Amino acid sequence: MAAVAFSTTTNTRFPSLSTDPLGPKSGRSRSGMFPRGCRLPSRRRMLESVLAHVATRPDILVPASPAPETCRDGEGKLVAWTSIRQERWEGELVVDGDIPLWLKGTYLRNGPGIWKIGDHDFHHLFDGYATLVGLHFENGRLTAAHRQIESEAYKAAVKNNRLCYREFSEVPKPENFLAYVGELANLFSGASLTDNANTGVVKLGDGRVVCFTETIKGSIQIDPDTLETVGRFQFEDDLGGLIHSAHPIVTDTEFLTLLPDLLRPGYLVVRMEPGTNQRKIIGRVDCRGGPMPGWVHSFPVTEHYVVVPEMPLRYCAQNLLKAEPTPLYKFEWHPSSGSYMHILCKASGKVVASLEVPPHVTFHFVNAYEEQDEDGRVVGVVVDSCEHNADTSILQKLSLQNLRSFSGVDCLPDARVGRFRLPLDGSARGELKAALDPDHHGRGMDMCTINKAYLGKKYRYAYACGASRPCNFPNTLTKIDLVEKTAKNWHEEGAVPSEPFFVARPGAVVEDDGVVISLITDKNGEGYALLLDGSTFEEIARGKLPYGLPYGLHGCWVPNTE
Ligand SMILES: CC(=O)/C=C/C=C(C)/C=C/C1=C(C)CCCC1(C)C
Ligand SMILES: CC(/C=C/C=O)=C\C=C\C=O
Ligand SMILES: [Fe+2]
Repeated sequence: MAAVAFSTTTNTRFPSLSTDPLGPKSGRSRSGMFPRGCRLPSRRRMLESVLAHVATRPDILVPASPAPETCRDGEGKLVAWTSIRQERWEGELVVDGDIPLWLKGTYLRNGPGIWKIGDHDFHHLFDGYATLVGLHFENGRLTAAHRQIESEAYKAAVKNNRLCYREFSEVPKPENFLAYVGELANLFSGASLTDNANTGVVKLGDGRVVCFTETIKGSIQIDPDTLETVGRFQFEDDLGGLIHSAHPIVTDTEFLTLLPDLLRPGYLVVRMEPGTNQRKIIGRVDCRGGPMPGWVHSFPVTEHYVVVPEMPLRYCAQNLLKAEPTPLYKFEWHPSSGSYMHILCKASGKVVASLEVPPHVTFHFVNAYEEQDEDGRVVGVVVDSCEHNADTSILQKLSLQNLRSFSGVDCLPDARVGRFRLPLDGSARGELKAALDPDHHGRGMDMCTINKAYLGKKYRYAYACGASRPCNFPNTLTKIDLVEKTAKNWHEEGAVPSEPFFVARPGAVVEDDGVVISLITDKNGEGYALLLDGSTFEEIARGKLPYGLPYGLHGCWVPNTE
């Protein structure tokens, strides 16, 4: 692979995060990291002088201390689980291979990137302050950038050098009993909840780009060209609530999400039109089991239905109040409460079926579709998920201590493509089986994407992270063929790849005609952007980053409009 050419000019410190973090003397143009239609320099000039802009905050951007047993065999190998070294960077990457000329646009990826504040190391992967990464493809060239999202939680942490809001597993330490009582009151009002939008990023139908997490206040609009934080995305309706699914379903025509109702256990299914900030209720699903709704990190849709999953892994009032992380964080496992799939008609808002299904643990649904009989009547719904064999231990396996302490002994719990078959003939139960032999993907399965044109429709291919054992985290990029029930795996020893994101070739008529983008940290802690062919799953190009980036979660594609 070609050696990277990059240069970094370090602005060692910048005074304030409020406007331009580089400060007035940075000389940096505010025209954007990926100016639309910009003329990039010749390839030769690019090699000679690669653009690079950096900013560091040495007070917080120091590597989190790795677990002791992990320091021995190689510096840098834990970069995926180590706080990002500087607050922002941008530059052109030297590419080895050929980027297709049709690939024009920006891949954005969001995820936790800083897991340390003051001298406090965060506990869980999901706690980290959001870092946005952008890869801009144009004329066969690749420009990259990353930048912190300026949530109130992040800014307060920087300002006060301590945790100020409740994160996924972290709770600010109250100074005294009075402060503790105040903190609890703030929990109920939502004031103490984080707005650290570190889970995903989506392009709404109207072009606005918004980062999300599971708290509603953690919906933050960003500028896809500069990665700059525009401000909080305010829902302008009276639905209230504090939490929603981290993964809204977003198309050019709608935005759908679920609002769990913790007081009267159930879920509101809501829809927002492009160009508005107003969610409207489509319908409501009442829970069938347990004291609280099941966790809905994501949910699936078909052409006519929203499927509302009710997992036995449920929100837990007591755990929400606790200051110390519990084994299942804010959740509790209630196997006897049952697991259900509720099917709600998008047009009428009515629940047309509510089926009991086997217990399952799922963060991410892959896709869903309707099945018809020979007369075209819908007779059932198929739902595919990344399913962790109903084993909640995956949640603890994503603690930073675990991620940083891999000693060569396999410890990633098994997962599969869990296929639910939900008959619409009045049956009380649905089934759940592996869609293919999980050994084909090393019994690891998460972080899935599909060709978006097949959302809610019968489809054949899914891209995800699988496992090459032994490992403690999914470490392969895997293309699943759900018809042939086979998988193709990309793996590089010691590498940690992030979600393989599929981008279809404009005008493609074949489902897997496109490329797959992933950001990788390799065994030496270096990083690169990888492009695989969506069909053959062979590498077609890679662009080396100046340094490995922390692991990231979900991404989206913003096509060039010019
Ligand atoms: C990163 C990711 O995938 C999930 C993040 C989830 C978060 C930040 C959840 C936060 C929560 C609270 C801070 C309190 C209320 C419950 C819950 C939504 C779990
Ligand atoms: C990274 C992950 C699970 C990996 C397990 O195999 C889950 C991420 C969830 C949030 O987006
Ligand atoms: Fe997710």
